[in-house]
Amino acid sequence: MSPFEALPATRKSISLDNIQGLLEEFGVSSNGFLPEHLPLDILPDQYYTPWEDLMQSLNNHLDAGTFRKHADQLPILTLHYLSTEQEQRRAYVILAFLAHAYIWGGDKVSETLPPPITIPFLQISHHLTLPPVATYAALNLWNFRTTDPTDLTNLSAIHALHTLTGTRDESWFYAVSIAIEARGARTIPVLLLALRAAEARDFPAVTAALRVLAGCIASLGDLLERMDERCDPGLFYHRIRPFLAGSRNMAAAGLPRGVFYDCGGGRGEWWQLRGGSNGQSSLLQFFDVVLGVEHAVAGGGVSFHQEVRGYMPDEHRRFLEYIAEAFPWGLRKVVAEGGGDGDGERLACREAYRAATDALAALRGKHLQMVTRYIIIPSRQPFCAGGAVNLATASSRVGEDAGSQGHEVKAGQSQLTGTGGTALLPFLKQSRDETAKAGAI
Ligand code: HEM
Repeated sequence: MSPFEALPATRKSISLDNIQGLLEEFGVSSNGFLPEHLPLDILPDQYYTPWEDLMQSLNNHLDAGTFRKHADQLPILTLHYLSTEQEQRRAYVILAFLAHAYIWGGDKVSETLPPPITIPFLQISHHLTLPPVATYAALNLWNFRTTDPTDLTNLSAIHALHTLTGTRDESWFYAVSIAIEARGARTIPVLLLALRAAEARDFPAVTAALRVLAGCIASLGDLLERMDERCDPGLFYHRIRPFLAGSRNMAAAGLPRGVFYDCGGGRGEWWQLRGGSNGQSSLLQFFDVVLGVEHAVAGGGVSFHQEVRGYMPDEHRRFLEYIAEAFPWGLRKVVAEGGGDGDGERLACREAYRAATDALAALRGKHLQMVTRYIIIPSRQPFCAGGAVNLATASSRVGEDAGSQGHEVKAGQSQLTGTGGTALLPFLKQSRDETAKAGAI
């Protein structure tokens, strides 16, 4: 089943004149795509103690090889005692972690998720309009705490509430994304104002916003480069990444049909889903939409960027759709057509637009280098630091993946793929080059 099938096609017409209202309507907080308030670190109703207890001992059970036994013994809990959206999100986070721990946390992969995880996970996922898998929302957006709540860009203060490996490396991996989201949040209202200014052909205002964006993107690159401070590439590749794998194109890892979500009583369904990936972040897609960066799909079908919108929180997916539909080429359309009061204003705007797209392409270039350090190089090196789970080879070198973007990987070929099942280097290079191309106007 595709996650898109579960998504309602609601769309409201909202005026850009009320930017605050627009942001509220689409669940974009003052922290951007992060929630306004810190995620809950425990469900308040004691009814959920069995889940919370298992989460507390998750890393120990995984290390000892006893996790599945304990998960099988969980009672099947209802969602009736979750009274706020924050609590529902925490339930989703818990069940996503339990699901991935169950599937990947053993000597062999488990093809089946047991009813105590399946039943509430399908229900909460349906309620939140998210696929039942460890999405970016489960791993990052709703899974952090900080000792500096006034500044979510303070990377050193951020910690993941939960990790699958119990390592500070995994916590840091998530924390970098949190800080990036928080830093990028500042540009969201600025860019919405720029879209409005573009409609009015107010070139100086658009230029100013594009300069803010270029500066912001540069600082996102600085944050990205801090990944190396506390996240070891070998540990990431061999221990963290295997846990984040999805159930799609995972035949080589032991999931030829995906994962069976067992509802008990002989009922259940097979799901094939992408794994957790920062590619599901709404922030970079928002920049793409505003700048009018196009990500092509070879041979028709749905692009990676379109598809992973089905893995984003519903409101954020609708936000991207709304902006993309209301402004089909984003700022690019107006920048390309020109027509300001004077050539000077028009040229300055074009220059600022090029600088912003160059900055975004450069960020994608830095990301590519990071993928080389964290995936390509460690994939060629043995890992000697212990750890019970090592399905990395199986889950990242698959022989029958049809990657997104038309990067077909033929059966029998060995090809590195992303956790989402993409043929990753050609895809990431194409994404970078498409960004640079948008600036060539
Ligand atoms: C160790 C660090 C990282 C590694 C190894 C990594 C790896 C990958 C891989 C393999 C993909 C391909 C798609 C997929 O598999 O789902 C991808 C895509 C992507 N990643 Fe990362 N990533 C890292 C950190 C980050 C961070 C911190 C961000 C920022 C939020 C980020 C943003 C993206 C985006 C936006 C895409 C989609 C492709 C694009 O729009 O250009 N990644 N990443």
